[in-house]
This record gives sequence, structure tokens and C-alpha cells, in this order.
Amino acid sequence: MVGVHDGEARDLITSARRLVIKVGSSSLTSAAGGLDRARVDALVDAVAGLTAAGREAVLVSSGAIAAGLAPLGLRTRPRDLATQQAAASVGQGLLMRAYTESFARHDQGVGQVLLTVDDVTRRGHYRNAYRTLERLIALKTVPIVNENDTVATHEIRFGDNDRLAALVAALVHADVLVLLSDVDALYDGDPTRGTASRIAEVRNESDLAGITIGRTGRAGVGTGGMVTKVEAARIATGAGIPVVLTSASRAAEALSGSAVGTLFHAVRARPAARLFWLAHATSPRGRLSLDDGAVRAVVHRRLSLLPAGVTAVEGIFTAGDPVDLVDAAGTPVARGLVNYDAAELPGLLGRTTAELSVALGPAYEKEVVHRDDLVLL
Ligand SMILES: Nc1ncnc2c1ncn2[C@@H]1O[C@H](COP(=O)(O)OP(=O)(O)O)[C@@H](O)[C@H]1O
Ligand SMILES: N[C@@H](CCC(=O)OP(=O)(O)O)C(=O)O
Repeated sequence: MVGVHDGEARDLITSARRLVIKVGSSSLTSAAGGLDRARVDALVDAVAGLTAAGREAVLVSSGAIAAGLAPLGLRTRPRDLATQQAAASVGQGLLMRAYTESFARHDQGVGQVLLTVDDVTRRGHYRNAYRTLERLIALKTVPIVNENDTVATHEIRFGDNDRLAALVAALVHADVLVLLSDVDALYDGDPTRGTASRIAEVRNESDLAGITIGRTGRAGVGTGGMVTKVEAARIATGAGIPVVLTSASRAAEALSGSAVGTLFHAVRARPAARLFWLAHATSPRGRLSLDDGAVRAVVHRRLSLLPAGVTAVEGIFTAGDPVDLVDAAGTPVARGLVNYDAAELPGLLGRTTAELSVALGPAYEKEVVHRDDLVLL
């Protein structure tokens, strides 16, 4: 069995043209707190090895909050959002300085990309994020992505960079996602106990049955523990992207194809990237109730949603926001980007587009949700 895993892990990494590599706070900071330049340099050496060989790398790096603690005289990660945001504001600059200097040792340039959920779910913003990342890659510059912590409120927050990394991997159509943490693999129980064993590969959900997956990592540093990594692996593998999970200290081995860590196999072919984001990265701002005919049109015939089929509107949203479409029983059947503000919709319900166009003008010929902006749930 081990031989089979070895071969698969090696081919998967060595044949990948585009890799998204995520590194957690716990792998970039020293035990005393603050950025550990030796650890940053070791990671950068491994990533620069890829780009020097003509391969494409996107780095998703946590560490802004951790790097900002010491300069602000804080000992542990603050619990309140405002202080976390202040720490991120101080730390993000330090983090980028460390990466800029470290990659410069390899004559490799970097670019900072800070994202919020909104940036990647609203159609215009999604295209912007995609275009910027593609252009950086084309310019042989390594994008260094983090959540835009200083402006992200609870509502619009990814909350953990594991999920952000999975979504970025889908956005840029990565061939593989590499999650680097302070633990060398997924274990079947608490790895600090010594009795747990490494899980070399995960092919489907049943391989995860009976495993104790902890929610916390090193005190005061990372967020989410192993739970958010396994969740990120679910998102990426569901988007057709295999995932390798190992420790940052094994980054060089992992990126050169050694069968270290845990390999999560892709479970299905890739869905359309933007709709994948819509389903996984957004929280709906409202709900539109559909009559039976509209449910049939949207779900079975994959048509756009017209005002005539909407019976009720809930929530406060503006045009471009994600909303859930629910059937007569209130069960969500689809999520889509709505073309009207919540305040405008009640006056349009039940009316045909021809009627609305005559009464209100051609701007009201628009669908409520265009079929290209809809994903079935
Ligand atoms: N089943 C498990 N297998 C491996 N690690 C686990 C498991 N359950 C909990 N963990 C813990 O998760 C931690 C990694 O999470 P975290 O500190 O949030 O990482 P990062 O900062 O890299 O995102 C590890 O240090 C480990 O102790
Ligand atoms: N955006 C935050 C990272 C939050 C996060 O997910 O941290 P980690 O669990 O260490 O990957 C920061 O830069 O501090």
C-alpha cells in the first residue's frame, strides 16, 4: 500500500503546473511570538524552487494578526474583532516585508492580494480578483493572499484562511492545494498524545469516519485547528482539486513530490468556478419565495427567475447580492445574485416582464436572477 501512495503523491505534485500553497500562523511564528524569519525563509526557499523551475505558485499566508501582536504589546491573540483588526493592520505590513525580502534572495517578486468574501462573489469583483491573480502569475510574480482582515466584519469574513485557500485554489484553477501547518499530517486522534497514527490518504468521507478532529491548534496562534483544514480539503476536492496536508517544515519534501502528509483525493470533476464560489463562499442576504412553476423553471429547466414566479421577498439586499430561492415549503433550492434591490422587488412580483417594461421602462425587463448567476443547492 505504501508504494502505491508514494507514487500517487509524487506524480500529483510533480506534474502540477499551478499550485496554491497555504501556510498557517503557527508555522511562521516563533514560540515567543512574532515572525520567525528562519521559518519564513525556509518556506520561501521551497516555493521559489517551484517558480525557478517555471511552475506557478500562489501563496495564501496567515500570520498578520500573529505578527502584529508584539509591536502592539499584546501577548496572546485578542478575542475582540477590533483589536484583531488592529493587529492585522500592523502585522500585514511586517508579513509582506518579510516575504518581499525573503523572495528577493531568489530574485523573485511578490504581490499582495487581500480578499474579502464580497470580492469573490459579486460578479464584477470576482472577475477583478481572478484577473489580478492571473496577471500577477503571468508577470512571474508570486501572489501572496490573505484575508483583508482590517475591513472584514463578522458578516463578510471567511474567518479562516484554510477555506480562503480552498476557494482561491478553485478561483485560479489550481492543479493542487498544499496546506502547510505545524502538524505533519492528519492523524486519527490528537497527535500530541503519541498514540494517534497518520492517515496517509483520504479518498472519501468514509475514510474520515471515527477520526477525532480537533478544533484548536497551538494556543493563541492559529485558528480553527484541524477542523478547518479538513473542511477546506472537502471544498477543494469537491471542486476537483486534490489536497496535500503536511507541516511547513516538510514543505520542501512535499513540493518535491515525497509522499509526506495526508493526500485528499479529488472527488469530482471541476464545476464552473464562479458558481462554486457562490455556493460555498457567500451567505445569503435575503430569501425569495418561488411558486411551483418558478421552481420547475429554475431547478428542472435551468431558466432565469422572472418576477412573475416570485411570491414573497425577505431580507435587506441590494442588486448584486446573493439571495436564496426557496420553494413553497421554505426549502432553499438555489442561490443566485439578484438583479434588484429588496425595496424594488415587491412592486414587481407576479407581473410579466412585458408588462413591467411598458409600465416602468426597459430597465425592468431584467430577470430577477439570471440563470448564469444561479447555482442549485
Ligand atoms: N486529528 C488531528 N490530526 C492532526 N492535527 C490535529 C488533529 N486534531 C487537532 N489537531 C491540531 O491542529 C493543529 C493545527 O491547527 P492550527 O494551529 O489552526 O494550524 P495553522 O496555524 O497551521 O492553521 C495541530 O497543531 C494539531 O495539534
Ligand atoms: N488572516 C489571519 C489568519 C487567520 C487564520 O486562518 O489563521 P491560521 O489558522 O493560522 O491559518 C491573519 O493573517 O492573521
